[in-house]
Amino acid sequence: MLNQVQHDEEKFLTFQLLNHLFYHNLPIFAPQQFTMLHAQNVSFSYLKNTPILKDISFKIPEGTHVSIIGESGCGKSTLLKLIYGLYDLNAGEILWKEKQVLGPSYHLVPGHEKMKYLAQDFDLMPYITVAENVGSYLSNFYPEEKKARISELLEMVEMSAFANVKAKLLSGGQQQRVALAKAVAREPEVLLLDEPFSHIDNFRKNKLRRNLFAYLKKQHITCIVATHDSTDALSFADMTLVLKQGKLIAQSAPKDLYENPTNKYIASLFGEVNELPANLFPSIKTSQETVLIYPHQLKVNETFDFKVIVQQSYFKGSQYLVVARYGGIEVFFESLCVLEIGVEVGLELVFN
Ligand SMILES: Nc1ncnc2c1ncn2[C@@H]1O[C@H](COP(=O)(O)OP(=O)(O)OP(=O)(O)O)[C@@H](O)[C@H]1O
Repeated sequence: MLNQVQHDEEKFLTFQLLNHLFYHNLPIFAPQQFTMLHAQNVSFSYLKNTPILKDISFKIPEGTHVSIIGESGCGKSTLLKLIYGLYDLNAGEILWKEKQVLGPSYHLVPGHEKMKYLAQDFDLMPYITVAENVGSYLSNFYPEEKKARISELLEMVEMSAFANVKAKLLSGGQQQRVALAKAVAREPEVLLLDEPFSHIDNFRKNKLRRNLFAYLKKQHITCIVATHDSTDALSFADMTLVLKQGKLIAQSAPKDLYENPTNKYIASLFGEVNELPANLFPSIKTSQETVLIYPHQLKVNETFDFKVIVQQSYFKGSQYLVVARYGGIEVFFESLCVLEIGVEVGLELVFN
């Protein structure tokens, strides 16, 4: 019993030590299961004098799911390609399991052998079937196992019914689902996905995301997703990296980023957001001149002095998103019912 207690205490202390090292950016000399992807002062440009990524550093523990978010053109896809080793860095280094990821100058076939990168074009072979595509990286040595693996993967992406259909006959969304199955077929250590659900309808997207990320967690596969979709970033990531004009401006758990965005750019990546004069909300204690408020944090309440003029109501299913004006400022808030254009309403700040 005493031994068990000592063992548990040691485990707890090791865990605390690793957490401390990780969050204070200190080097970790740790056993295999704590190794990580480490980008250190990475800079890159496609063309001379046009830097695309600037001095990027982060650490990702093995098995973690990470989303990379940021406006179009900020360098998300480029970062995925660099992690995979498709280009040579201009400065800095990327390490996976303490070994440097090397670019095309060092490899005849670029791309890290333990990683899989799924680009926005799906890389399927059009004239062979869905099952053949998914199995194309699997060994033919054990045909029964190969067959079982293909059907497991097709089930995960809900494409079993299309197993014998040629890839060229599939819709964009169907091709994307097959490409995802193919990407995980050989269980890479790191899966790099560029907008992986962009062609898939909402009806299937949610189930597919749940299936895929649960599978990756179970297999302890590290996954990094470049995305515009706030659900990918909020619901399925352990950690989010925010890029702006090639710089890493935030890295944090998605809940922290959402609840405490340090600027409007970050908050806007999760949907509409208001930046309003702080003096409108005496209940908020801040030294800043403006505060960031999400639409769901403003509710109609006629007894409140913060009055706006309704411009438009957009039906969103469970509520309306209302766009209104406060002087020259556009204000977004939520309402359970449609509001008449031109009407003046009072708004209350609610903390939830
Ligand atoms: N092969 C290339 N040669 C030159 N410039 C490139 C190349 N690929 C991308 N770029 C430029 O690098 C910048 C970053 O592109 P990247 O595709 O990484 O952005 P992104 O954040 O993934 O964008 P999006 O969200 O629109 O996919 C852009 O300005 C783009 O024009």
